[in-house]
Amino acid sequence: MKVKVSRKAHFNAAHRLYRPDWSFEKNDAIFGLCNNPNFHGHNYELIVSVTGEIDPETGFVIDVKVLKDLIKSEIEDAFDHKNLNIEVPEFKNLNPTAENIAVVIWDKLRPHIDNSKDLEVVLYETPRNFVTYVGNTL
Ligand SMILES: Nc1nc2c(c(=O)[nH]1)N=C([C@H](O)[C@H](O)COP(=O)(O)OP(=O)(O)OP(=O)(O)O)CN2
Ligand SMILES: [Zn+2]
Repeated sequence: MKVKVSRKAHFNAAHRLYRPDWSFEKNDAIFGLCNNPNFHGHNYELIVSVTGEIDPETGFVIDVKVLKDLIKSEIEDAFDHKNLNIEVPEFKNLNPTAENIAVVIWDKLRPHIDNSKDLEVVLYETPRNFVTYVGNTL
């Protein structure tokens, strides 16, 4: 019997969507306002879910306090109030789209979650735009 345990988190971050190997005009055509050279910000909402068997002794799939502390140390401390393009090494050569941010978050959390459990990351960039990543299942 598997159960999914979820923890919500939040961070504010600035970014710019662009490719340095494209002209400003092409970046503008593809990324629009998100190509603002002066950056812009989002209030990101994050939902991290761990799915697995319930430990019969504790009744936990994962202690949510452990999950909370992990999200804080690995994600919030690294991303909150940061310029993703400039201050977060993972995006030095990676466009900080919601898709790429979700994959980076998953990759940072995965090593800390027991292999027997599944990990899912849902990232809201705006209240209506969100992406989901469950790992490379191919
Ligand atoms: N597939 C993606 N498309 C877009 C992304 C992305 O990360 N993945 N990102 C952006 C912009 O960075 C940003 O999300 C757009 O913000 P905004 O213009 O505020 O979005 P909306 O107009 O849709 O705002 P709502 O409040 O959600 O209506 C663009 N595309
Ligand atoms: Zn944006």
